[in-house]
Amino acid sequence: KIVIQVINPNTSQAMTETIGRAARAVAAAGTEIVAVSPTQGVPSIEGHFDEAIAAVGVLEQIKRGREQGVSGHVIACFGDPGLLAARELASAPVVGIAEAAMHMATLVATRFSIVTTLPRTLVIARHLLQQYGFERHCAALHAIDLPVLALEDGSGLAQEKVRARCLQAKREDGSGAIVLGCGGMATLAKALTQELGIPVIDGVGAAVKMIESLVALGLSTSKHGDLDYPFAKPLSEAFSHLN
Ligand SMILES: NC(=O)NC1=NC(=O)NC1=O
Repeated sequence: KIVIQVINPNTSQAMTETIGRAARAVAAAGTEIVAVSPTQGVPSIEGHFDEAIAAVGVLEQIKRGREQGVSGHVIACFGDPGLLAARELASAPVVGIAEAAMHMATLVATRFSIVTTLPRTLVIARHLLQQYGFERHCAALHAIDLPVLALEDGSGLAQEKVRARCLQAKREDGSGAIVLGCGGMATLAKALTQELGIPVIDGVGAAVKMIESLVALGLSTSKHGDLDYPFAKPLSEAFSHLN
């Protein structure tokens, strides 16, 4: 039995549920999805400041998951906040939804476009493209210019803007695939792929399948070198529970 901990790094329960649904929709029969989010932190992650705060909550959840013996962890925010720190702390595999979606896109298209939320988060996606080596695979990045939580306000406006942006990207970018740039967009990928006739990729599902693959291959986070466990040291009171 595989248990995958899917972490929504923001503290909005509605988005944790959306992310959990997207993960369960693709999980294999023998895979249990445990969707969690930090007890403290930011309600949405819309910049570098938010990411720094969210990363501590991600690490707390990683530690809890490791103690529970989960088979793998997904960081379900498009900035992949705390990814390498999480890999130091974890023994099981850790996959971020941005890297997962980008990897999958390169397997089905020579170039992909990204559709994300706020313009100010575009630089975070650009940094990830550089870090992961996918810059030359990404033809364009777009933002719907709505806050992250607009995806959970029930109006459908954000979802409509995502659809329109994907259609525009298909027409204008010369990309063969589109990556959805937010955990809160995860449940939109299947319908958009069918309606628009272009692979629209959700990173939550991609990450879940990558964890299943890593587990099946007996691959886990390497502890040889720079992803070894953190050095034990006296952490200040507020962080002592992370030891
Ligand atoms: N680019 C983004 O929208 N990042 C995100 N902020 C969140 O709170 N969740 C995301 O996926």
